Amino acid sequence: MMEQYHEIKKQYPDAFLFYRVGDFYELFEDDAVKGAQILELTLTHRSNKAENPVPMAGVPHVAVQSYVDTLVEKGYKVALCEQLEDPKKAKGMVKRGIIQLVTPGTLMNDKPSEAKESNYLTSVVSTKSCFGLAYSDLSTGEIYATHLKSFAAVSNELLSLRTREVVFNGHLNERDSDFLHKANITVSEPVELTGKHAEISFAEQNLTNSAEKSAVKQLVGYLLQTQRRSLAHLQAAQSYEVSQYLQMSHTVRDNLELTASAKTGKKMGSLFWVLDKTHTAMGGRLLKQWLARPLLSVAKLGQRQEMVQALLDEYFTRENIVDALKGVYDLERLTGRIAFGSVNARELLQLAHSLAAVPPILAAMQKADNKNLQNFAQEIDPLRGVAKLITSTIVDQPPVLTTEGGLIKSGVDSQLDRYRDAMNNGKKWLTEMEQEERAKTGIDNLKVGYNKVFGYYIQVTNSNKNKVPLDRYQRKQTLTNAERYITPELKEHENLILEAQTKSTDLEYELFVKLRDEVKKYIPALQKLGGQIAALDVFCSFAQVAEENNYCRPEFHTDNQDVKVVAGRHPVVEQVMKAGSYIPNDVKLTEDTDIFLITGPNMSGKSTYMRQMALIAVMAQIGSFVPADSADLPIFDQIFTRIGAADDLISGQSTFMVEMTEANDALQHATKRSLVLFDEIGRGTATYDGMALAGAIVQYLHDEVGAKVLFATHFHELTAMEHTLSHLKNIHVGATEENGKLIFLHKILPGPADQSYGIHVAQLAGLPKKVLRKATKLLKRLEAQGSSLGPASTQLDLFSNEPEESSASESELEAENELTAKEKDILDEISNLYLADQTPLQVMQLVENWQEDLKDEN
Ligand SMILES: Nc1ncnc2c1ncn2[C@@H]1O[C@H](COP(=O)(O)OP(=O)(O)OP(=O)(O)O)[C@@H](O)[C@H]1O
Repeated sequence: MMEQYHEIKKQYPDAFLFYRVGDFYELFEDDAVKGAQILELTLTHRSNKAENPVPMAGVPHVAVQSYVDTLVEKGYKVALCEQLEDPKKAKGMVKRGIIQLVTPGTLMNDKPSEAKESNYLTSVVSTKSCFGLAYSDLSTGEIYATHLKSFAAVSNELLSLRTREVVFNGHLNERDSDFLHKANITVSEPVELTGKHAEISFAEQNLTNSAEKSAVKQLVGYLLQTQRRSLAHLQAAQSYEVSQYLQMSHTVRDNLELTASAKTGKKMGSLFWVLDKTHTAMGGRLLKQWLARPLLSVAKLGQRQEMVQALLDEYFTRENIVDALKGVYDLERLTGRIAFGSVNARELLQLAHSLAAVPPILAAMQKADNKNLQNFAQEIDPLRGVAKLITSTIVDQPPVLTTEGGLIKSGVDSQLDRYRDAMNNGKKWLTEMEQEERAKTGIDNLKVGYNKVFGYYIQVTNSNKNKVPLDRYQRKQTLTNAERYITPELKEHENLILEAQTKSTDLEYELFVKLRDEVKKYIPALQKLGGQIAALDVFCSFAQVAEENNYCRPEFHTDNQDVKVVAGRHPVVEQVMKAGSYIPNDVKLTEDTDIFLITGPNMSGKSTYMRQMALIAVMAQIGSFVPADSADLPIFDQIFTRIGAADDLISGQSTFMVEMTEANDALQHATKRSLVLFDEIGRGTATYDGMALAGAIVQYLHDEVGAKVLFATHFHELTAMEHTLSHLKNIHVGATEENGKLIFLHKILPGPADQSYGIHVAQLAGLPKKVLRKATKLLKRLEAQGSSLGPASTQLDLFSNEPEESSASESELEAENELTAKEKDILDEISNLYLADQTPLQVMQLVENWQEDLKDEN
């Protein structure tokens, strides 16, 4: 057996080999040692007595899926090796072979929590002139292909797709392979395929670019080789170019928290969280895809908006559609399972039920007084025939197993009905025989029973044993309190019944497979329907979100890049705040204003304002309505951000390096049609370097790029640039001080901020009073010097020679926090007072004295 094991293992050196032995899958040797540790299995040894016992660990075959999932989710591959013949019938060694290689990119998780996630396998080929890239979600069969100029662009696409595995044909240099490793992307070698494969020619049929073709060929080849099963659901690859969509790097997507919160990595707190009111997993996945690729085409956006508008206007239509959508299962993934041949009768019924939900959806759309809805309905084929075929064949509550009968309705097949009759007649004969025998023998509790070992038997309790007619009955088994017998007649009928039973389950399975194959013919139609339902689901979701949150339909113009948002809100922040407490703000970036230089205290809402603009742009360009009273927008081609201080752990760069890399990306690639958000650029380094860089970057964006820029800064000195840069405007977020306390207005106002209130914010955060006092003093001295732009040596002096004394009048903060000598004395007295020595009256007297003293103080 170990010889056979090694022979197979040799072909899959980089995978855990799950080797089927009886009811277990066994891991051997290194796989066992490593697997036992990861999966928390008991490590045992084979041939323990030998000099070198073989390490071994096993999992029961019924529970194998969860072990495979765990390994693959951790980035490993698993080769499932099955017994290919019945061990009882095998001569010599049982034949075994790999039936499937499960890899991170081909894992199909059925967990409900992952229903709205796509798992992409990506294939990259490096050609002389470019990189071809193709990716597919195996569970749905969709394939996309593109070509890219640089490996940086490839990396960005891999990260944006959140791909877990890439099949790569070229040689990776150390940096790139390090990058993939850190990004937790498994790199797999392409497989060599011989001969022609229909799946490949079908998948590449619409492509013209040769790099894309090669990438698709490599992708499908890898799928065929690893899956070793029918992939009839693979679709023709769709070619795309990243420049057809609003481009954002993966860091921009992460920064803007489009699909996951930056803090938690979870959906909650992301834009997807706000927008996703979809009722089907397909709808959820499609919405994510739209968020990943916002559109540039005003015409296409117009079509999406029309649908959202229609569903917003027609409340009852929408309600009816939504009600029906709730009964629709994951058509796309069901279709995948039909292709694999792994679909069971229950799932076919799910398909039929989903299809049954379509006619009510169409009826609702057709009834609505709206052309867009009616036209959309007209394009949908509800595939009534498929639903009928399934429901007329499969019983209402079929078992999960497809091999043990009980699946097919009666009346479907006359042969099956005959077998069933035979079984029923046989059973009827048995009851009659029981009655007859009771009468004949006078044994009232005589019973006919069945077990797998002896088949049908007659059971008589010990007390009646003497009445048994031993001339006809043959004893078969003795129990403690009864005897079991058979008769030739009984055996004859048993044969008839059992034969009918086996034949009927075999026939049922045959009929089931026939049905499955028949449904398989509709895979393309089912996929199309799935896509239409998914889109409708997203439109309903957009309409609902727009209605609940008072969004407006944005308008687009292409003749200029002016931005006019009236009373805009941040879609996520406003959700987590009390209703009505979010302060709306306008964004007006017209022809003579490209850059807003935003100042204002920390915590006042600068970042929120900037993100709000970017999110409104993204929402608009996926076809959603936006959180504003009105929005007149250009089409943005790219969004760049430099927000927050998150280190880019994947590329292992320092905070400041990341800051500069992101800034550089914008400076190099932004166009007049781009949106750039820079939050506190330059703060990651020494003040002067930072300020100088920030100033130069603003100027470059102004003079050379001409993009629409929101630039938030704490360097007040930069506000002077308004005098020299004609397309730059200062704005600030308002704040006021009341009784020494800072009040945030969250309102965007023209002009620069007059004060920065940094120390006030620190006070809000509860920093030690000593720190706050010191900071206040330092600030006063800096301000007294006129400008913080003095030579660095002065500043050093300032810090080193700072005197320790403090006076009550130095600042408001200090006045608030400093105790007078008298107050200190009183406190001392209180702490030293030994209460046991005092009568209550004496204590009252003391308190009265203190009160008098304090009054004198004030
Ligand atoms: N328009 C608004 N209406 C109501 N609350 C707001 C508004 N904008 C921001 N806030 C609140 O203020 C908080 C701080 O906002 P934000 O992070 O944008 O401040 P900031 O000025 O960028 O601060 P820092 O300079 O420290 O980064 C937000 O989390 C939110 O709770």
